[in-house]
Amino acid sequence: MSTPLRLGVNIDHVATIRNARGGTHPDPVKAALLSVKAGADGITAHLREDRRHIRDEDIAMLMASLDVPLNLEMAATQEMLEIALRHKPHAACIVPEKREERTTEGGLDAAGQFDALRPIVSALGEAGIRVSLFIEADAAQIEAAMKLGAPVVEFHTGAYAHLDGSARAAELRRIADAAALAAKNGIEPHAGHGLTFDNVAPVAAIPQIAELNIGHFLIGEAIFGGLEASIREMRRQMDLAR
Ligand SMILES: CC(=O)[C@@H](O)[C@H](O)COP(=O)(O)O
Ligand SMILES: NCC(=O)COP(=O)(O)O
Repeated sequence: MSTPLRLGVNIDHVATIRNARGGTHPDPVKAALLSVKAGADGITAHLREDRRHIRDEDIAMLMASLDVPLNLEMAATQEMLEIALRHKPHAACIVPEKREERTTEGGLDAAGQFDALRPIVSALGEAGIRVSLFIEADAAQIEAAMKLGAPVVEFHTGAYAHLDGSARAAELRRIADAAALAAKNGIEPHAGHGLTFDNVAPVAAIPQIAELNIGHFLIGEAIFGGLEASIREMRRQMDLAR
């Protein structure tokens, strides 16, 4: 049986466009509110260490304005931990960050960075923030998430999105197996990165996956059809796949 599937809309790239010229337009908070109106169940925002898109004041405004859960994506650093503890978003998703990368290139090495992650995951959890780990669909990473006590993992779908043919099918199987393993062990599986109208359905069809976080494509597509229409169409495709 499938669990209900939520859509978290990532509004980072509204801020990317805003920051291209400085100033305040387009406003990511306005985009977040419109996303909710169009059917988003939650909003995701990644406060990168280099502040290339979302800025500190955006997080404060999102916290003040939203009546749906905010999922704050953050690197596992002391600075980001302090910001998360100050704002207390509904959820914090710990992601790997490399300053020079164009986008998030892979999952967090929760197994390799276990000792560094432990105090951060504990502090977030003790503050009532739902911790998620953005990981590859890999049994060793799920085991590390279990040992860390993370209630949620988000599987990185970037490789799936960029592959095709049998390689894509194999990556999809890996994600499906990992979702089943996580759920069997009491961890709620989410997925995201690089999802589009063309590739979302097979991921949405994985019965244990409870949430998809989608951003870049939705914001890009909004140029052609508007943000509400792009979100409604994504929701429709997700619902059809379930
Ligand atoms: C972790 C993740 O997948 C998103 O936060 C994504 O990384 C946002 O876009 P950029 O990678 O372009 O910052
Ligand atoms: N965690 C994935 C996410 O929030 C959105 O990734 P993308 O759709 O912008 O690639």
